[in-house]
Amino acid sequence: MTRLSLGTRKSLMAMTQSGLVAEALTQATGHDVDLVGVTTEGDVSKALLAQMGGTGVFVNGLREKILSGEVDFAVHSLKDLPTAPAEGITLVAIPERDDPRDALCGPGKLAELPRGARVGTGSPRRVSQLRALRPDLDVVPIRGNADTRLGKVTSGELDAIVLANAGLVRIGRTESIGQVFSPDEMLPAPGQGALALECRSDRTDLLEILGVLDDPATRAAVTAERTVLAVLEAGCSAPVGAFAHLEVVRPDEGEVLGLTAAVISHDGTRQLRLSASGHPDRAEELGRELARRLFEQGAAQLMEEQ
Ligand SMILES: NCc1[nH]cc(CCC(=O)O)c1CC(=O)O
Repeated sequence: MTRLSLGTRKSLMAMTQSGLVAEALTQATGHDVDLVGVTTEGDVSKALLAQMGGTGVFVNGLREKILSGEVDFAVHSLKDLPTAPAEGITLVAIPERDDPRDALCGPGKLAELPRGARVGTGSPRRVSQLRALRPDLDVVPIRGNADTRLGKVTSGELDAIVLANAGLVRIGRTESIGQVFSPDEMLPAPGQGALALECRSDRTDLLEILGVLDDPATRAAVTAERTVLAVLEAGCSAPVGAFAHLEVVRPDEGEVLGLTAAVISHDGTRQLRLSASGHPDRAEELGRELARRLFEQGAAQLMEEQ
């Protein structure tokens, strides 16, 4: 059996996600996996992180270690992975997705928060949808890892915050959840809840081994979601949500891939929300088609208004 090295950031969320994938891989293939802690520029320099507008620095740091051969592969939150492919790197597996929904962390449900309550989130997608649901709220921008953010609720600085349910489950912080939003209430980010394994494109041995963790249904869903994002040329800083899953629309037809995407104005007063469905093998076309319809109906103007 080969020993594989898995490069990971050292944050609780990253270590947990990498550990889960390592276990699943050993279970499925018998290969042992060593976690190798990597410090990326994003971990060292807050200034750089702000300047680069988010998580790209973490992803790039791990990709450098893969390309140099220092580690065999890396695990990312798919949501944080830019839609543009990286030279020499293959997205070798997308395991079965965990819960894609957003969660409100606080004393209760959103509807129970007092008028003008302070709710923290750094994501424009969540800001816009929170404002659509509760225009009276004071939405406060926040940064930092999940525990730092949750600390602001515990301390009373904020009444509630919004985080991805999957992340909260992974790090064992479900006791702080007051409500999990349905995709109708808050459309998730493209790829939310899914993990992504990357390795060097020329390592055919790894493509075969790591490929066993790929879940075709999840890959189809997130491909549709991420194609919407790519065609809209939006990044993690755009008020864009997209969610796809396999569903039975008509009992005589078997499963189809249903996709919903939305662009929401910053103040939450206007939104474009469209759905489509198609064959899972045509996930990319489905995403393209929905993005085209969103553009037709004024998505570009909605995204520009900040
Ligand atoms: N941008 C940070 C990030 N990247 C992935 C997750 C959560 C886990 C996931 O979506 O798989 C989070 C935190 C959050 O949005 O609450």
